[in-house]
Amino acid sequence: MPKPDFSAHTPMMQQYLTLKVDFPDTLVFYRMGDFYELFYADAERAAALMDITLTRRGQSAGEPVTMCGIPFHAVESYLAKLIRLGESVAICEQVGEVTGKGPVERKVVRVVTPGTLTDTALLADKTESVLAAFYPGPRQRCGLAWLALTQSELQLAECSMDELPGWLARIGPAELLLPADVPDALEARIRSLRLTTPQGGPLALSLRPAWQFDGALGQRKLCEHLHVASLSAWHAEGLPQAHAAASALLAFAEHTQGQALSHLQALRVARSDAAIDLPLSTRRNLELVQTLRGEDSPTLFSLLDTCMTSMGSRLLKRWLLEPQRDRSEAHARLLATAVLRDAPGAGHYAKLRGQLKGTSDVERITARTALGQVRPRELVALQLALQRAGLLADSIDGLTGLLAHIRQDLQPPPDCAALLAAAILEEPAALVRDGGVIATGHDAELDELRAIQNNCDAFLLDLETRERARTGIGNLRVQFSKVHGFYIEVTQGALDKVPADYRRRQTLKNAERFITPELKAFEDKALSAQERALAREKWLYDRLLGQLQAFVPALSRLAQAMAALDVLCSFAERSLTLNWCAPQFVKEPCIEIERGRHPVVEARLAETSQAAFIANDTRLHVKQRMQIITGPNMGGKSTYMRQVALIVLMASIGSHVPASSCRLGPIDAIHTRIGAADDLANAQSTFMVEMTEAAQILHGASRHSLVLMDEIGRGTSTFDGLALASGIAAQLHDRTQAFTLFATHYFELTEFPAKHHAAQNVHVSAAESGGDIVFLHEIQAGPASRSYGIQVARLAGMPAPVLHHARHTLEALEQQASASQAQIDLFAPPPAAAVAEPSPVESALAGIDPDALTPREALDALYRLKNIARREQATLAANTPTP
Ligand SMILES: Nc1ncnc2c1ncn2[C@@H]1O[C@H](COP(=O)(O)OP(=O)(O)OP(=O)(O)O)[C@@H](O)[C@H]1O
Repeated sequence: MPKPDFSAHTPMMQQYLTLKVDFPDTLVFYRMGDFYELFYADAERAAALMDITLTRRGQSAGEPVTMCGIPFHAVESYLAKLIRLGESVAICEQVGEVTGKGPVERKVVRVVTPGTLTDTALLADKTESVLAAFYPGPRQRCGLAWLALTQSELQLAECSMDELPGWLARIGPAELLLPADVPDALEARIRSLRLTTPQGGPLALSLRPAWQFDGALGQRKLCEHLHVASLSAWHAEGLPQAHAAASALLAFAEHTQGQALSHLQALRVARSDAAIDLPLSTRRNLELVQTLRGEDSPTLFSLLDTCMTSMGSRLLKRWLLEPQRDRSEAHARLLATAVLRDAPGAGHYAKLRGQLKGTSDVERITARTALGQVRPRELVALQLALQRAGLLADSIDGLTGLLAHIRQDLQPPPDCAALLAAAILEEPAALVRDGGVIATGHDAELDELRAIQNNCDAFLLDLETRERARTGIGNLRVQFSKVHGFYIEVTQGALDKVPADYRRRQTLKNAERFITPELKAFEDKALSAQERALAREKWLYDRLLGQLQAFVPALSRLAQAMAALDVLCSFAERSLTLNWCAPQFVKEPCIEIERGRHPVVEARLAETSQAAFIANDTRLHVKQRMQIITGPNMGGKSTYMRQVALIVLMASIGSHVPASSCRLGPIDAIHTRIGAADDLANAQSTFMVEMTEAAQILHGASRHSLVLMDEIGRGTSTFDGLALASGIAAQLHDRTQAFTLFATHYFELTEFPAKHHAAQNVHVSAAESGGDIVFLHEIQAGPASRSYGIQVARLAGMPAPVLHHARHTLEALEQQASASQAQIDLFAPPPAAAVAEPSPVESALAGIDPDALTPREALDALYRLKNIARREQATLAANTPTP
């Protein structure tokens, strides 16, 4: 591509525009003195996003330059805001010396994008920032690769295009890389999913050069990172689409970090049949990590998360969003939780939580160490965390199972703590460039350089005494200023006593400042010692980071172990505090819950009122796999259905559950169709969304799935809605055979169980007292006797005339209905489509056995068939009336 011509611009703008060419979609922060400036379109976009003033200054290429700026010391807060909004920023610093000829040399030193954050100041404590890459391959297949830069694991998956939305929902990336040549329609489809990042911002889509999505290169790079010749140990060979995505992912991550990701040590192939399927709608409807209003609490996660460390909180979120079908991990967690909950003494969760409290984020510090970005104070925090890890390991000594594995990984790598203690001061400066980071005694040369600076004070005192004696000026002072260096200050009145070897350095209002040859020589030595000490510290720090690389794998394992122990202690704490029980996993398909509660609603009731949560039982098995739930609005139907789903999910991650007992068979998915908001942006009505989601469930669910259907069909006319609801119920019952909780206001559906043996009616109980309704929230067998809609409307404050009108209309409608008792059988199977008679050609064809014919007979048969067809056509033409 020809280079654009910027020669009409000023030299500085030429430099800016040349740099900007490489970052067309990225905001470029161009350093000028104490400010970062943005120009032209970048300035306009950033000014609007950050709410700062846009100005026009000077001229370049005959036009005023549109610009806006932010002070360099406040850059982190602006970056945080832009990243939350899904923007990327390239930070361009001055790297050259001021020569007076042309602009100072500048370079992009850091690219900050939503998916590649590693800076603690920009990252949410409890949420990973995931970078993902997507590669659309042939035959509607696609590859995905993703990682969090602060972790050591990269994941791969291949799926069909139809499964893509589900995978993206599961991965929850902050940024998605796509090949630049992705078809417009596909890009639009991904945008139309309107995925948000875990922080609630829009998912950032970044187009990368198509050649970077190279399967062979990706495979090679992965092998290099993992130091292996083949990916077979991870079952990750033969995934060309995923390898292509990984190739672009690694290239982008390295481009933004300015180096290879040396801490990447693990690979995982995520398979859709390994995890319990939690479609986006389920994650939303069950309010797992975000409420329907987009808030962080109250959610299942906010209730479960009493972790002491951010590492623990992040791991818990991962477990919650990726429950596994295989129960072995969940089972091991349950056993470990029981030990932590009930073991007396050292292994007790309360003591361990005391030791975990305040422990720094070893996982992120380790990743930043590997990326060479770690700050001195983080290393001190790491050192303290290693001591804690040792204590924790001792506290769970002698335990078995998962806790024994955790103990093993918690052992601090030998020599690492010693190295840190020897190398870093106890309270180092925040940045290496300021000095004051490396410990005394770690390096003789640094100690010597520092000694020169430390002797400074003694030397200056001595010089002052000598000069006072020599000149007879009693108030003469020898001092140092950062700007003017060393000087001897003499007040106005004593200037006549100044000796001839004093050279004037600076004139103040009441005094003069001088330098002498002796002081100048000392200044040179001291200043150069300071500079050399700083350079030495920087070098020693880099060497330390190099030495720490060897410990990175062990530190990553230690971080994981600490996080896992933290989550298990949280499980134990929640279980005791909230009176939860351990679920039991069984082989036969069933969901059996005794005295189950909705954990979040129960906690909210406990906080806000005296009312106790009413526990309910659930019994679903092969012969009774569907419940038709009726009852008044506000009766507790949705709460009951959600509590079953939440209990199933909590059990599947190895948490105790809010029930007095729980037996759970295999589960492969949790599907929900609950409520719907208009999706106007995608031109989808409430009803369309409802039907789309229901269709997805009918296609996706299996006999091991749990399906919640809340008031399906209410988005259209009563008859249409009822007809569709009964059709959907029949399909779920007869074909899908999933465990289904089906809440409805269509009373007609209470007839369903009479003809469908595995369905039963249940209802939420309510009673009437003096014209008012009292909700009992108890699930009872049988259909609801009536709906109480008007009573609920009265509770909601509906004006009396409206209620009066409604009662009147209701009576009339009920009379009308009983007068025309001719009921339609909603559940009778549809009549079979009429089977057409075979045509004469078809009948003749049916009589031919091609394998038994000679070539001559075959030719005769062909002529015969043509004749029959011609006759048939002639008859048809004769019987068709002419228009
Ligand atoms: N088992 C229970 N124990 C105590 N309170 C409950 C129980 N179930 C529900 N509630 C309370 O009743 C409220 C309404 O419950 P829910 O939304 O489940 O009713 P619903 O039957 O689904 O209503 P609608 O048909 O209008 O959607 C809840 O917010 C909760 O405060």
